[in-house]
Amino acid sequence: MTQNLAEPINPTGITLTDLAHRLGAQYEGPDLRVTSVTSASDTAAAGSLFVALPGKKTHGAEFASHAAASGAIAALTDEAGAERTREAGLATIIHPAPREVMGQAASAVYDTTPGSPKLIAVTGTNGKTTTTYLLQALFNAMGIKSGLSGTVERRVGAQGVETRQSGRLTTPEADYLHGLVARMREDAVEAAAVEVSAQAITHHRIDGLRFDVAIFTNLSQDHLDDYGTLDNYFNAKLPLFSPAHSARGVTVIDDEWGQKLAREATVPMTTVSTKANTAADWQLTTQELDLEHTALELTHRDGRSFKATVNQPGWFVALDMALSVVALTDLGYDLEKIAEALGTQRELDAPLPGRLELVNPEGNGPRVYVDYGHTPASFRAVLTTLRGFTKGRLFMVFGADGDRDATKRPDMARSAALADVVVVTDYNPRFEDPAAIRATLMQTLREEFPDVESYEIADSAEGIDKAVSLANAEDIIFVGGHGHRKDVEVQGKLIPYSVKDASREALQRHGFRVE
Ligand SMILES: CC(=O)N[C@H]1[C@@H](OP(=O)(O)OP(=O)(O)OC[C@H]2O[C@@H](n3ccc(=O)[nH]c3=O)[C@H](O)[C@@H]2O)O[C@H](CO)[C@@H](O)[C@@H]1O[C@H](C)C(=O)N[C@@H](C)C(=O)N[C@H](CCC(=O)O)C(=O)O
Ligand SMILES: Nc1ncnc2c1ncn2[C@@H]1O[C@H](COP(=O)(O)OP(=O)(O)OP(=O)(O)O)[C@@H](O)[C@H]1O
Repeated sequence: MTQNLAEPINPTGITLTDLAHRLGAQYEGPDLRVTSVTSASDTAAAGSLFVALPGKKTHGAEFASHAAASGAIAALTDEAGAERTREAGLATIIHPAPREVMGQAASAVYDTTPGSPKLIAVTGTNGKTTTTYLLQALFNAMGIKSGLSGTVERRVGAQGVETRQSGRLTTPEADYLHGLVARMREDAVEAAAVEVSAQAITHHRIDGLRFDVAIFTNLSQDHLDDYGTLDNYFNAKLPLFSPAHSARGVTVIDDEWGQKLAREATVPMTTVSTKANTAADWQLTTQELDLEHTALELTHRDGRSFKATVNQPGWFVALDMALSVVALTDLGYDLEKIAEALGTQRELDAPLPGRLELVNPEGNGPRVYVDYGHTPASFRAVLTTLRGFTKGRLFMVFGADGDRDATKRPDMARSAALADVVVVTDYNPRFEDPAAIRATLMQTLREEFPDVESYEIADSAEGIDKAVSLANAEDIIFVGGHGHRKDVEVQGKLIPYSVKDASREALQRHGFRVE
């Protein structure tokens, strides 16, 4: 049997009477002890509390008998779900807003307490995954057992945790997150980095956890389908920087969003700036050395300083690294000890799956990079970095998400036009017409950038093949969007597809050596 690493082996558990009392909820029934919590019926197990949530698509109570068959003994739900959960034989606690108290319930069952492990939240439009991996690499270098929760995976120390339904989310639901944190504590994890999306804050996924420090990387256009305006999107992130969720925060203050956060946060904030005349706590200078290395120097207003090199391309990686180091010092780790842990070369080797990943590092032919970033700002960041190191032509192959923020599409095309040759393909159409998505991208390119060589090729693998067919060894091809993903979503179905495999196959087809 696969061991579920996202739950403690010896959970404390709680009786239903105690739990109902803590939640201020109604309960009359047997005083059973629940030892796990889940809001997804397919992960219910013996002794589970099934939190049956009303959703957009369905009501979790529809799956109560499924949860009961898997061993769930109790339910937490609203009035609308109670009849179904009782019919399924589950002792039922009723609360008018079960999603709002799920974090509290999970915290009670798993006995999650602040500080054990130390938790670092990372939020921002771009850079969450990068920053959490940099933090993990720093902890590894320092010999500290760490944990990680993010878009790509969840880890407890060196072990990868099996993901489940909510594993497709950047930030899992509160039931899962509390189980994971409790398991980390049981496995003596000292500190963990957790990606926190705006949706996670809005939908109570981080409730009941208190972060020791929260990092804000940046804010740019994304998720306007959920939030309408950038102001609303910012306001969705702001509560992370309040005592309910975090003890303190770290932010860059180079732009108006970081400055606004530093002003409006209600916890102490440590500030970082790359601008010499900005009154920040830490000044950062970065230098893009080559496509394998980026150097940074951080200087505190009290004179302390830190120098390092990261084995990744891009000023933004240096920025994410700076935020990570500052967060560690705010957690109480000594700056000199962090530097010493990087050895005499002061170099951090941080593997970033699907983030500016070179698909054929040992082979020949054009360099092909894949990157999960799917925003105008992330495209711009990557292309400006790659441009500096491109001897020949710079290619971009990309598409835009279906059923997600349609307003960012023209700006994605504008960013893509920083390349010399652009190939527009399908990406992740979900339930949208992919041809219409491509049409919007092509229209921007044709109308605003008539001099940029552009192609429309529906199939992503064929689009990559086209770029490889036109490129030579001096050129760089950037495939934006898919990154680490191994599937695309079309009409509700997940179709296996990897841009890394597609790129390697295209290189091979065109006679290049692939190792
Ligand atoms: C708006 C939002 O956050 N929606 C999430 C929410 O959906 P929902 O409330 O409508 O739930 P539903 O699908 O109707 O199901 C209701 C309940 O029945 C349960 N159920 C359902 C089916 C079943 O067989 N058994 C079962 O128990 C579900 O687990 C759920 O508790 O609960 C679902 C279960 O956890 C999530 O999958 C779903 O995320 C949707 C798919 C989503 O796409 N969310 C995006 C917008 C999101 O949250 N993205 C962020 C940011 C990513 C980024 O930075 O780019 C993220 O953190 O991932
Ligand atoms: N600090 C930054 N500023 C701007 N762009 C960045 C920054 N850090 C990373 N990026 C760019 O954004 C891309 C996506 O980064 P990353 O996957 O870390 O973001 P994310 O916030 O985790 O996004 P998602 O939640 O969608 O996975 C990177 O590969 C890089 O191109």
